Amino acid sequence: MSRLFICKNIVLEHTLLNGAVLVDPDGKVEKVIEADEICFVKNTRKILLGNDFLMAGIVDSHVHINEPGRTEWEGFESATKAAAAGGITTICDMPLNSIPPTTNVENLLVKAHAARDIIHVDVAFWGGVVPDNTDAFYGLIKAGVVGFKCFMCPSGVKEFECLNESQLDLAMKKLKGSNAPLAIHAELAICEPCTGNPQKYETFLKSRPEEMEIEAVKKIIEIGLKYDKIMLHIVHVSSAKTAKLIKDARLKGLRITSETCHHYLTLCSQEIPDRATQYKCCPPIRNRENREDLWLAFKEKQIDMVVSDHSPSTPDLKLLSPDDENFGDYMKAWGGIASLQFGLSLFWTGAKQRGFTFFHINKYMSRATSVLVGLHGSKGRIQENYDADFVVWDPHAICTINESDIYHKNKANPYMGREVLGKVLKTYVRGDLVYDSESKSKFMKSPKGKLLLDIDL
Ligand SMILES: NC(=O)NC(NC(N)=O)C(=O)[O-]
Ligand SMILES: [Zn+2]
Ligand SMILES: [Zn+2]
Repeated sequence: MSRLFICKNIVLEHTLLNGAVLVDPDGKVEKVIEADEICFVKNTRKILLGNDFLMAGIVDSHVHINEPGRTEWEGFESATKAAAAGGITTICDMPLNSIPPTTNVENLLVKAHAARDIIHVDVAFWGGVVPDNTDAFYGLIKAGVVGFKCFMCPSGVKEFECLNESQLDLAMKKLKGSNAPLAIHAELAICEPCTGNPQKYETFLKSRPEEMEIEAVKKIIEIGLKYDKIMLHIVHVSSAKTAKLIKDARLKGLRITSETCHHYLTLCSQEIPDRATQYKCCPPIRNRENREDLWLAFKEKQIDMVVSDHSPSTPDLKLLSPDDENFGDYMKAWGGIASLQFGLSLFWTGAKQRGFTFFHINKYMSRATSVLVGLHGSKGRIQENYDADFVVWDPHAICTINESDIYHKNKANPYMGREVLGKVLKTYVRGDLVYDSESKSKFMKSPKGKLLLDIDL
């Protein structure tokens, strides 16, 4: 049966519409209509959303789900529940921290089988580039990965090795013209390991200066300019200086995009306490001035999108327990921040106070990310023939992030107790309700998410 989502605040690309979205029985948007046309629409199930805001579901293109192999770190069920509770209707799983990593089709199939019946939102997959797996690229592309991820420095897990300059060059040579983007963790280990008290954030920050990111991006640009039609993407840009470099490279004709993350836009080094390793990520969160420059970089079109880089681990690896001999050691703790469920509120809280609008949320968190991962023909906007993936939210509600509402498998995060703007009320995937903040069970018994792959399982 068709469904009619009636709402006074439908967030379209540039307008806020008082009207309705007609969704066909297959879960595609059939038509977006004005309020005065609603009376002519017959034989539909009406969903009345009143003054709530209806927006395209968020597409988070950078999520570490870690299943199989490290499912205790997160997993498909908990990650997709957290996503649904955060208004995220598509997540793109990174190729690492799972065992096996997604470095060939066989490993992708293992992951797909693990995910198949337990996902509450749609899941797409990045392939991984490690030394000597270029022969796997063609099969992975055919199987439907959204692109490839590689590291220029140690990834944090031994089974996902980083690339040296010639291996990076070879990966670009192999991927040019494939229409598969190469997403790169851009940090070059050019500095001496830092001495100092490892329980102080400054010690960790000094050990990974922005020069590591800047020099890596310069190297990427230098190699990339050799290959026509290579599509490059710099993940989790932490420095505003890097963002400018990337924009300048684009002006030279290189197809290169960039993302930053909620933690770089929300947090700053001056506010990070000693021994608070829930704040540790690589590259590190930098100072307040850089944070404000990152926000300005969006206005300068130097950063294209914002993602979570949700990268949790178990509490013991984050060295969060005072009983641990390495308690609060920033140099030894796992690098990765958990924020998947809070992204919409984190971004909106910072964006609203800096003059950004609802349209920027849709632009940076859904449309730009859907273009990066090649889903811009079906996801990321409310438009005819697109999947009816929606988030219904109240952008005026003030909420406090607390443990009881968190669906991540591991609750540690740098946002606990933080007051944020915006509350997700309902999330829909292809017109089907997948999360309801007001229902007792919150999630549907039969998960509605789909694997976005081109393989028959
Ligand atoms: N293995 C990881 O999950 N690494 C991630 N860790 C971070 N960002 O601290 C990343 O994206 O590099
Ligand atoms: Zn990374
Ligand atoms: Zn990551």
